[in-house]
Amino acid sequence: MDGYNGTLLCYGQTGAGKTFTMTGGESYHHRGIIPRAISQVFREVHDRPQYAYTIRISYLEIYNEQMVDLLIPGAQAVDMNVIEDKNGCTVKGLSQHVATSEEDALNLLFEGETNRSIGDHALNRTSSRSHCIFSIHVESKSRVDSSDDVIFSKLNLVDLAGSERLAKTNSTGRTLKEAMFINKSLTFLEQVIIALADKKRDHVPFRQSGNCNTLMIANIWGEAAHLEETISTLRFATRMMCVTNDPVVNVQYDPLYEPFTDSQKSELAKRLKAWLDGNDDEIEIVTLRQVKKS
Ligand SMILES: Nc1ncnc2c1ncn2[C@@H]1O[C@H](COP(=O)(O)OP(=O)(O)OP(=O)(O)O)[C@@H](O)[C@H]1O
Repeated sequence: MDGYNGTLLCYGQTGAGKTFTMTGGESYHHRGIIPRAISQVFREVHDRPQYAYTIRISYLEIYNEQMVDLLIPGAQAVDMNVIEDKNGCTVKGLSQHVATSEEDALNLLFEGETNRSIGDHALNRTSSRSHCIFSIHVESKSRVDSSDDVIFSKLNLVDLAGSERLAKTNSTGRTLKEAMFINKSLTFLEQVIIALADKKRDHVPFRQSGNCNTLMIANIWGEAAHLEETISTLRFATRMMCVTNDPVVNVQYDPLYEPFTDSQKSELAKRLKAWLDGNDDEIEIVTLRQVKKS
C-alpha cells in the first residue's frame, strides 16, 4: 500500500500444497493467501480515506512457454510481450480489471481459476500444469496534500507448477510434454536464483528484477518417499535466502496535473462555456479534472 512492489511465490514438488497455500481449499476456513491478500488490501483502502486508491487485477498463466490471459473469456495464448521499464517487468497486452470491492476482486480470481490448465497424474489429481501469477496493482494518490505524485505498486502472487520426477508421476503424452516444459522453466528459475545469490557473479542469466520485496514459500511433502524432492526444495530455499534486494517506492508524476499556461486556461474556459451551452460535446472527463485542479 506504500508503493513497494512485492512478490510472493510458492515453490515445491507436485502435490506438496502450492495451490492449496496460494488459492486455498474449498471452505472459507481454508482460504489461501490470494483471498486473504485481497481482503487485507481492501481493508487498508477503507482505513486510509486520505488516499484515493485504484485497485486493478490481472491473472497470467504461463503454459508450455505460452502466456495466457486468464481474465479474457475463452483465454487463448495471445500477443503479449514482457517489457522492462524502470518499475520492473510488465507484460504488455495483459488485461487489467478495476476492482472496486473485495467481492469484485474475488470474482476475478474465481473467473481466472476456471480457466487454469489442470491435469491429472499419479501424485496429484488436480495438478497445476502451468505457472500462474495473480497480480494486484495498486495506484494511490493523496487526497490531502497538494503533491501531484501518484504511487504505483504491484503484488504478484505466484503459484509455480510443481517440479516432478517423470518416473514418479507416470506421465505420458500431453502430461509428459507439460512436465518437460515445467522442469525446464524451473531449471531456469533456479539458475537465476543461483546467480543472484552469488555476489561474485556479475552476469545473471535473465533480467534483474531488482526492486521487489520477495518472499518464497517452500512447500514440501513430508514423507520418506519424497525425501529427495524435499531436500532439493530446501536447498533451493536456502539459495533464495542468500539473495538480497533493494526495494524502492514507485512514484510517478501525474501528467494530468501539469499546471496550465494562461493561454491554455483561456482556451479551456472558452470550451467549457461552449460545452455548458451545449455547443461542444468533445470535452472529456479528463479535461474537467484538469480544470478543477487549475
Ligand atoms: N495443508 C493442507 N491441508 C489439507 N489438504 C491439503 C493441504 N495441502 C495440500 N492439500 C491437498 O493436497 C492436494 C495437492 O495439493 P495442491 O494441488 O495444492 O498441490 P500443488 O503443490 O499445487 O501440486 P501441483 O504442483 O501438482 O499443482 C490437494 O487435493 C490439496 O487440497
